[in-house]
Amino acid sequence: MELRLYDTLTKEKRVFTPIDPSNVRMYVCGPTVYDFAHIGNARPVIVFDVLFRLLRHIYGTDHVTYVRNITDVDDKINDRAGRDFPGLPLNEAIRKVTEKTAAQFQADVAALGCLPPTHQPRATEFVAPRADGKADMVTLIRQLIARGHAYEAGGEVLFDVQSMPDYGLLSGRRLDEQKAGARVAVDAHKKNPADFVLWKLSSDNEPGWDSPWGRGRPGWHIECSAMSAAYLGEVFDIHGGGLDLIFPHHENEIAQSRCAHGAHAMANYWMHNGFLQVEGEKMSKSLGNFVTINELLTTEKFGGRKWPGEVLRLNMLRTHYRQPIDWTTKALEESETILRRICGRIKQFDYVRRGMAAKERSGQLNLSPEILEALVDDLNTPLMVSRVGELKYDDDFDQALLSIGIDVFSYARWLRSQEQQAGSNVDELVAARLEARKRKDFAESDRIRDELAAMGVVLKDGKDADGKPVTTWEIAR
Ligand SMILES: Nc1ncnc2c1ncn2[C@@H]1O[C@H](COP(=O)(O)OP(=O)(O)OP(=O)(O)O)[C@@H](O)[C@H]1O
Ligand SMILES: [Zn+2]
Repeated sequence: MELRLYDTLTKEKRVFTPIDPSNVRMYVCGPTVYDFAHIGNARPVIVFDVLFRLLRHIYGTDHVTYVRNITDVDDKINDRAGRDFPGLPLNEAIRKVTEKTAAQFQADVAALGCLPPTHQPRATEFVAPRADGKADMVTLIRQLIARGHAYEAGGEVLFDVQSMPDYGLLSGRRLDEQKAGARVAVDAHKKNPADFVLWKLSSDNEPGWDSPWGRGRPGWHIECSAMSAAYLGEVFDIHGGGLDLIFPHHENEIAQSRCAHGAHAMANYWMHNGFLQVEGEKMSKSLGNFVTINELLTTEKFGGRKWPGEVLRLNMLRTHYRQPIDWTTKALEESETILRRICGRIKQFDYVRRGMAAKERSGQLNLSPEILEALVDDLNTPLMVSRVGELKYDDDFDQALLSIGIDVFSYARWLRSQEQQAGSNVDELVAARLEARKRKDFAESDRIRDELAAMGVVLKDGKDADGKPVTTWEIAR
């Protein structure tokens, strides 16, 4: 079965052919660590985790290299450090902010079922030339100047967009059109208003590194060009991120990497996820319409209750990654109902098989063709999830959900802990009611049914294959 991916650069779904099937290489832009991540920020992390899992399934677990960076140098970080730790020297304050935020990010995305990427480089470690010879920002900028693609002016090093004839291909914003629009403020020292910063000088109270152009710090775009080259080489397979990164961030990454390396491409497939929205608007820090991953998991801020990671993840994947998602309580409740239904089936597993399934889960997944077929079609997770409901065997849906990073057993444990917290064990009550019915003690069986109904549990009586009475249950919504 062929994997097909939508490529923003060529604007078509194309068959994925890796440069080297024994080492498939993917880079995704990671967080700027100055604040808690909101659930919108989680979307690219989850989407590309699904792709990482699929690539590992197709090419083998050890044949995929996934790099997601951490941006720990940024003026937003400096501002936050000054505000949160006014008594500390700036560098120390910055370290506190970035370490705390990065650790929180890792914990949040792990709770959403995301695997750690193969490498998670921090930008600050790739500014100056490295002892191990891996790519770094200062060397890249020197190469750009040497090849005539960058110049020094006004205390900055700038990329010269006119030196690259096909600048603007990814976003479709060609230079001639931009000039006609002329909306970009013209800085007097720039040759062209679209020229962007590779390096800028730092004042004494700003973080800085020594460089041929004085003590300064890198622009945002050059970070990703350096870190991707450091781990994936000059040309690699897939580059991903949110839609908002197409311009200027990815456009400028392409310009820097191609021009510094003299290469025809930076990555062969460019993938972008759509926005997570609230009432039709992008969830973002600047608009203030956000809820953090941590708040969803641990507080009752959204919809008056906590949400387990599996429900958040399933909800994200019930919409195709390129479409917008409206983040609502109603959609979360629907996602939870789907998971509960599946767990209702798990409750009928015999425990020996469950143990076996757990063992198989550590190895290569055994995916049914209809599940794989949906996933390889540009990650059609909504279709895939609808097909999970039609699978026959418990192991099949366990494996299917695991392929998109949802562990039903972990969710079942969460459900159970919720039930226990509520001081009840629904299963035991259901079994006691069945016993009462067998004894024809209908007063008792009705009493138990009412007790369960008061807890929001709806019972469904039926017969199993041998004609014996069985009762399944779900939480009413
Ligand atoms: N609402 C959203 N929906 C989907 N992806 C998003 C959303 N907001 C941010 N992202 C993605 O999250 C990643 C991190 O982005 P970035 O660090 O720029 O976020 P941010 O600065 O918190 O954004 P904002 O200020 O808009 O909230 C990027 O890949 C970006 O595309
Ligand atoms: Zn980037």
